[in-house]
Amino acid sequence: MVKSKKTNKPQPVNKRKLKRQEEEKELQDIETKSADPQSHSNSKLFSELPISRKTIEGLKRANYVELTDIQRKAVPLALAKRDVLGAAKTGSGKTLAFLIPVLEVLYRAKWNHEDGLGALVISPTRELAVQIFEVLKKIGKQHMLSAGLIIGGKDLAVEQDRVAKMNILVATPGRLLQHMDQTAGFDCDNLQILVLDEADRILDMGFQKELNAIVENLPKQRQTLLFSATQTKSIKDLARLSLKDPEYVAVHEKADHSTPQKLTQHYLVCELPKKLDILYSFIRSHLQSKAVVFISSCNQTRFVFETFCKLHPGIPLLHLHGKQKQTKRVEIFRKYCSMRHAVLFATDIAARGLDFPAVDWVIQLDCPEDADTYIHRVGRTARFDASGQALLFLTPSENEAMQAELAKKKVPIEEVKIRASKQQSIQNQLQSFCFQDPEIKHLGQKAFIAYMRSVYLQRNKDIFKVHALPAEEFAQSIGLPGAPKIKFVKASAAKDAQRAQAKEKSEALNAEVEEDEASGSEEESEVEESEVKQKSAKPMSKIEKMFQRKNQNILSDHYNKLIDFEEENLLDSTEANEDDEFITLRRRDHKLESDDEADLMLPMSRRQLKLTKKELAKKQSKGERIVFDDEGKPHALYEMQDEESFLKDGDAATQRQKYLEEEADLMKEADIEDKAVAKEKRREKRLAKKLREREQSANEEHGAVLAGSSDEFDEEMEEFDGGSEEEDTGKKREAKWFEDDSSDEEASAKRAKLIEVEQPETIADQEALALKLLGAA
Ligand SMILES: Nc1ncnc2c1ncn2[C@@H]1O[C@H](COP(=O)(O)OP(=O)(O)OP(=O)(O)O)[C@@H](O)[C@H]1O
Repeated sequence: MVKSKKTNKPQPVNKRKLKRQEEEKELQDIETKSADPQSHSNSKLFSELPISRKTIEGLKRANYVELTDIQRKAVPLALAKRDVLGAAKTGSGKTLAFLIPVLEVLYRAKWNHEDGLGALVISPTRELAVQIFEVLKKIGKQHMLSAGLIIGGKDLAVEQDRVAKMNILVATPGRLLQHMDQTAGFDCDNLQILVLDEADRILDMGFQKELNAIVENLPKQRQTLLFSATQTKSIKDLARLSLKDPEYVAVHEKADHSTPQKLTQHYLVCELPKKLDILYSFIRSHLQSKAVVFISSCNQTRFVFETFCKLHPGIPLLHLHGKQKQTKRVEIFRKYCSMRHAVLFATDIAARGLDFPAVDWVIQLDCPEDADTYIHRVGRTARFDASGQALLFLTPSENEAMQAELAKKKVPIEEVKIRASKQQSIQNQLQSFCFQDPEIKHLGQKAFIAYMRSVYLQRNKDIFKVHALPAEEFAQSIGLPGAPKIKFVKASAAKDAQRAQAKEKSEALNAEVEEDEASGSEEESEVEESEVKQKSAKPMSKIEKMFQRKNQNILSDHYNKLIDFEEENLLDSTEANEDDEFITLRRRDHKLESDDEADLMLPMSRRQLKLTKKELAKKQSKGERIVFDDEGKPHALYEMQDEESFLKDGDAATQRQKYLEEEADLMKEADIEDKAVAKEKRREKRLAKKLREREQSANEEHGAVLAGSSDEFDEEMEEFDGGSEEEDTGKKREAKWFEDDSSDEEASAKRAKLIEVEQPETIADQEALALKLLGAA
């Protein structure tokens, strides 16, 4: 029999217990170490910080090993539970500077799902919130914490189910407030840490009401972190947020420049009507780049995007603005991130915080409202370790004052000039788009108004002088037959002290474009003026103005267009309001007067208003014949005749039949006339179209040669005529735009040749022309 031997194996250890003990030890260790921020202020690596292994592991997996300056200074203070005001240049790594403390504060408090909401990160825009959330997911993977993103644009009810169970929330202010108001069980009483990213933007006027309401719902005993590239130290703001003796961390405060070191910045002074030509020429000569173009309003952004797409510049184009639906915005954001070469036309919705990888160029087609906005916009390039270039367009009237603003903020920027010979004019093409497509023309009109309005509404009148703008030339440059008339409406003289105080801010420009539908011509437009009475200091949104009108049916057609558009997007027209769901909130609160409701019952779609003649005839009541007596009183026909004379013309049935036949004959005659007129109109249209096509094909052929020449220039990298000729000689070869004059002459000779070519009539002519062109190129 074999005796069973006693094995010398070690006793099974309670692994869980051991792990718990280890964690406990680690916790105590980091708790004591983090109480002394000074001892970690020189840490170079994340692994040297008093933070959990889980966070270090998350950072390592996301390839974050060394701390950036702002992280080195801010993280130890935040880990010591101090309130922090952090300011550092764009792209310097502020996101991690607040996300690491968020994870650590909850980890050290042994937070779990039953404890509810422990940390709240507020971002001014949805895109930025999405981005912060993605970073949080990456570095927080090892932790047992739940995190949610609430940014609106999705079904509130779906979010409501989950939001109450989250430990960390990344949110935009409007949607957060909506949950605070409407979600049962959403409780912030336990909140440990509040973060405001792009704090200055959240704290500014546009978000004030929402933020006050949010802060009222939060416990006073909490840690607060505020981060931005352009920080506020306003005592009022800090008091509002109940910051306790905050630490001000500004790593680049003493730096010579407020923008990243590897960012090269230029500005060019150009007349407003030349802007689009220069922008298009720029894009054509940078087909191997990734660029963001900032434009001041949604309507302009849409117009530039739509028309440039039609011009096929040879590089993918995208556009991002506040009137797009949420899903679309996120889709575009992701798409642009993944592209190597593309141009993104965007409003200031994309100016802050967004971390688009590898952007080469930031172009500011419209002047930013101030130097801070400039800094945020250019910060989309030259992020972290990368280099980048920025180009600011200034009109002559903006030039001096804007430069002074930038100098005050330590922005190193130099002037460049673009050789006129390198510019490609797109005015003819834009005119032809507007002529052929009423939608484009309408968009052009809205873009024109949006631009003038945005300039008018700017606070800094030293920079923005609307009366100095060449309105007529600008309208023509974007393809419009003439400048829509715009009326500037000042708030009526102050009726009370409050109004008087707000007066300066409350000037609003209201301009309405009315298509002259009545004339039947789609080519000509007429612009109506309308006055809006201001009720508040803030400029009113289109929807608010519309709701306040009593006589909506006067301009019903125009307003119907607005309703169609606004309802689709539920968003406001002003850029300040484009970002978020506050607008939906405002609509929710909006009380309609009963007569306004009645007005809104008017047919809403243009199609409904455009009934055909036949349909109108059907809808109208059938005519009734009446006879007037000696006193001028109306009577039915039969009342005026005795039976005998009535029956002379036959019995009632025969007479009715005869009457109907006579009316039918009259209708037929009218119909023949109508058809003849319509036929004539069609013929005229066909003729006009033919002429247009001929003109266009001539233009296209011309354009093809120009495009070819600009392609040849694409091999070079330098674009600007930055200094004197002598300075330039040692540099790389000048860019395509700035080829020497001999090449200009060659190009213009090619163009001249092309213009001499006769219009092709037959296929043989076309072949001959193609051969000529090939020879010319
Ligand atoms: N420690 C680090 N090591 C390597 N890369 C980092 C580090 N910290 C941040 N980054 C990277 O630097 C880029 C910019 O970071 P982040 O978006 O946090 O900048 P920011 O200061 O918030 O910019 P903005 O002011 O524009 O919002 C990101 O791509 C990020 O991944």
